[in-house]
Amino acid sequence: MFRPTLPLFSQKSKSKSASWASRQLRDPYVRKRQSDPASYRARSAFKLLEINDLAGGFLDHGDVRAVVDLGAAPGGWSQVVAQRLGWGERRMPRSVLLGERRGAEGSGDSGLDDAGEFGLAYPAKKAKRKSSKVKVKEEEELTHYDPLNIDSPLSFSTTKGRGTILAVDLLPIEPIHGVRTIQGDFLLPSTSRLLTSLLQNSNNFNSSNSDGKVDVILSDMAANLSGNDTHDIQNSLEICESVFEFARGHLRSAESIGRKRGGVLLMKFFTHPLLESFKLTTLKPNFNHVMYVKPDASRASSREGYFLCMGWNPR
Ligand SMILES: C[S@@+](CC[C@H](N)C(=O)[O-])C[C@H]1O[C@@H](n2cnc3c(N)ncnc32)[C@H](O)[C@@H]1O
Repeated sequence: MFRPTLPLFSQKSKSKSASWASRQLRDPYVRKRQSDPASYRARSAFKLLEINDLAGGFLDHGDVRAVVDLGAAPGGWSQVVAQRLGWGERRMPRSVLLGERRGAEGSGDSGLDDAGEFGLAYPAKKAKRKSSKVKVKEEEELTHYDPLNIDSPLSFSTTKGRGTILAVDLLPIEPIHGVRTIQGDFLLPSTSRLLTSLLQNSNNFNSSNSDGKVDVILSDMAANLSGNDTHDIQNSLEICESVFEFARGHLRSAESIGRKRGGVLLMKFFTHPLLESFKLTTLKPNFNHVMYVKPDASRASSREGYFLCMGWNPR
C-alpha cells in the first residue's frame, strides 16, 4: 500500500529549522539588516561594506567605471555597488519585495555561511538545480537579461550613476536600479561571452568605458555544499580559477589607471591548503597586493574567506 512520507514534519527538520531560527535571532547582522535604511536584501551586504572600508574604499574611486558581481543573487552586494557608484536608491514596496517569494525562507540548502540569511528567500526551484542539466542546456540558461532596469515599473529612482554594473547568478535577481542582471551559470563559456559583449558595448549606456575593461570584479559565488569535503574544495577551486581567468581577460591594470591598487578582484573561497597554493601561485604573482580577509559579518563557524587582490599587474 502507498504510505505517504511527511519530511516537512520530521523531528530532524524541525530541530534544524529551530536552530536556524535561533541563530537568526541571535545574529547582530540579521538585526542590522532589518533596521538599516538601505534595506539590503542580504546580510552579506555588510561583508562587502566592511571589506570596502577596510581596503580604503576601492568602490569609491571616481575612476571606477565598471563592476562585475558574480554570484549576485539576491542582490545585497549589487545594492552596495549601485549606491557607491551613485545610482541612488531604488525603493520597492515591501509587499512587492516579499510577494511570491515567501515560503522557501530558511531552506538553508546552500550549505554556506550565508544560508538563510536573505530577506528575499531563494525560489523553491533552487533546490532542484543540477549542474549537469545546466551544462546540457547551455544556451537556454541565459534567460533573464534585464538591461539596466531603468524602465522597470518597480524602479523609482531616476538618478544616473557613473558606471556599468553587471550582476550574474544562476538565480533570477529582482531589479536593482543601475544594475544589469544576467541569469546564467558563470562557469559556462556562453555567460562569459555575454559579459564580454556587454562590457564592450557599455558605451551605449555609459560614456566612458571604451576598452570594455572592468575596474572591480566581485565573486561571492559558491556551489551548494555536498558534504563531501574533497568535492566541495574542488568546486571552490574551480570557481576561483574561472573567476581568475575572467579577471585575466577583463581587469583594468593598475598601470593603466595610475593607481597602485587599481584593478581589484575580491573572491570567496573555502579555506584549504589547495586554495592557499592557488593564492601563492596564481594570485600573488599577478597583483600588487593580495590579502586574506574574513570580515566580522562572516560567521566564525564558516570556512569561507575572501581573497582581496588589489593592483592588477599581470606577469
Ligand atoms: C552567497 S550567495 C551570494 C549573495 C550575494 N553576494 C548577495 O549579497 O546577495 C552565492 C550565490 O552564488 C550563486 N552561484 C553559485 N554558483 C554559481 C555559478 N556557477 N554561476 C552563477 N552563480 C552561481 C548562487 O546561486 C548564490 O546565489
